[in-house]
Amino acid sequence: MSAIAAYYNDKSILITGATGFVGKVLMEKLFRTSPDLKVIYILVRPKSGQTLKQRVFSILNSELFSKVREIYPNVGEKIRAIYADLSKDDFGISKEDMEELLSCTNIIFHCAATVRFEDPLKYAVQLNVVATQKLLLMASQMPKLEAFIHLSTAFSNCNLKHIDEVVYPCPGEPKKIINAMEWLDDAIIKEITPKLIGDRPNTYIYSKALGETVVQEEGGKLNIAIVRPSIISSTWQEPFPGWIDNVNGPGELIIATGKGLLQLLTVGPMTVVDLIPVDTVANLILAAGWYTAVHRPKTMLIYHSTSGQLNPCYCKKMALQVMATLEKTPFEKAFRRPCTVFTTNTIAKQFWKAVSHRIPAIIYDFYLRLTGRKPRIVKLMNRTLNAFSKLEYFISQHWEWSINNTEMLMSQMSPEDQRVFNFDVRQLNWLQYIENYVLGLKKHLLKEDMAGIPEAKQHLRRLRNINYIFNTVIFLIAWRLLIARSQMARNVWFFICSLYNL
Ligand SMILES: CCCCCCCCCCCCCCCCCCCCCC(=O)SCCNC(=O)CCNC(=O)[C@H](O)C(C)(C)COP(=O)(O)OP(=O)(O)OC[C@H]1O[C@@H](n2cnc3c(N)ncnc32)[C@H](O)[C@@H]1OP(=O)(O)O
Ligand SMILES: NC(=O)C1=CN([C@@H]2O[C@H](COP(=O)(O)OP(=O)(O)OC[C@H]3O[C@@H](n4cnc5c(N)ncnc54)[C@H](OP(=O)(O)O)[C@@H]3O)[C@@H](O)[C@H]2O)C=CC1
Repeated sequence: MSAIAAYYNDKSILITGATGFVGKVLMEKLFRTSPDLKVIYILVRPKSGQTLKQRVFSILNSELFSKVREIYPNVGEKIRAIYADLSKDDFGISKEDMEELLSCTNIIFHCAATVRFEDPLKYAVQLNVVATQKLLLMASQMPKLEAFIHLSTAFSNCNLKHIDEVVYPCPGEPKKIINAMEWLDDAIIKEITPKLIGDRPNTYIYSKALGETVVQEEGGKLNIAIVRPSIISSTWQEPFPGWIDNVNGPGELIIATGKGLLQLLTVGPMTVVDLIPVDTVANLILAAGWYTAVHRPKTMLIYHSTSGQLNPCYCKKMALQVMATLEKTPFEKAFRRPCTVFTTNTIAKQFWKAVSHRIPAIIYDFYLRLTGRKPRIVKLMNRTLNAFSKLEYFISQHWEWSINNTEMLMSQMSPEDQRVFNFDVRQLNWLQYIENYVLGLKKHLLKEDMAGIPEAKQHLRRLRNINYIFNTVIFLIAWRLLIARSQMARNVWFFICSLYNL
């Protein structure tokens, strides 16, 4: 049997962020590989009108958990959902629940965070720094705790080009920043945010960097490791290829492309996009948890969960595969036919944004207004272009992450563990993966039925014909205006007519 799977059997595991993208995949894998684990405590808040129970129920009944339900129909009995809001003091956890957590927990996986790039700094610090600090304090009171795994991001030091497996000094001491966030006025915080975050691109990245410093400084005698994933994308293999349920990162761009909203990619052909499948991240987290608890390294280890060093995914190749998949299995009700212009030129970029994005959106909304419907495309287009401009930072540059600890961890695992908890991205076929990713977005996120593909293709054919007619009309109008105004254009026109005896 796998030593890692055996390690988690009989353990009480605390997961924060278990309702999130990574947390769900982590929990699913734990149940599948270590069905004899004692309990998984999850810290959950009620959300979107759902109680804790309803939230857990909908996760366990989702497609992601279909394999778990087969092998383990009573899986719900092993989950203990505890009310907690990490933005509150003491997380709002009841006294009894806190006592149980403190006395029973063996391992903590801290995945919860706010991942929105531009949350107000105060909120980002509250969630990604202060909550981490409080969780560390809780952990220090857990007599049975064997390991604490903190999830950060490979981009926490994206102000550097080569990133080692160390915690780098961050602008601003966490304690001072936390303090300042408590008493400064929101308007003043907003004003000083760009100065505070310095050369980091947004409040998310900055707060994750501060979070790492807190883990290092306040982890005390705890057995801690940090896992830093890069751009987390759909599942590669487990529980099945292509599972994804959120639009973060590339998902948003792929959907916008498939729906015909985005027709621009501002990358060079050899730009590497550092994708890492979510099941690979979960496997590395579980392996790191096992290693930290069993081998107790003397210093806190940082593991980079990245792909670029071992098996780079080139952006252009990825984009072409996205387009090829969209050709075979188009998304429904597209605004325009998917198509992509590659450019790294700033002027060309602005031109394409205006000509092939904003103007068609305005025209379409005008048409919606004329036909008595509510205009919506301009708003959607603005949102898409805004999201694109925020994500662009991460595809227009190149980073290198050292992976010594990750490779060391792999070498410490038995062949069976390497198979069950596979995080070796060298085995990944990007073209196949991207195809499954696009299909996964269509199926699991957009909830589009494969039976609707002929209709979607028909819709795209109609759009192509409309496009031809539109371009022809524009050309004829432009030519007519030119002939009316320019003698030279008139001469060319007469010359062409004489050639064909018109
Ligand atoms: C040739 C083919 C081409 C193929 C093309 C594909 C090729 C791909 C090439 C390679 C690609 C690589 C990509 C790199 C990605 C890098 C990721 C870096 C990872 C860094 C590592 C990390 O560790 S990162 C953790 C992940 N973290 C995120 O990745 C959050 C991002 N994201 C946000 O941070 C916020 O999203 C952001 C954007 C600020 C906006 O923020 P924002 O506040 O301006 O906008 P909101 O999102 O709030 O939405 C405002 C309003 O839009 C409404 N709305 C929302 N979605 C809507 C929808 N789909 N349709 C209609 N409406 C929608 C919403 O309901 C609101 O409506 P209302 O205003 O009425 O309420
Ligand atoms: N996705 C990515 O590309 C990357 C992510 N990471 C890191 O991985 C980790 C997980 O990210 P991911 O799963 O994608 O993020 P998600 O946004 O999908 O999940 C975030 C989780 O945190 C929980 N959470 C947020 N605020 C609170 C709160 N106030 N109280 C209780 N719980 C809260 C959410 O709960 P709720 O469901 O109630 O909102 C959710 O379970 C994060 O630490 C992130 O920084 C690192 C690199 C890349």
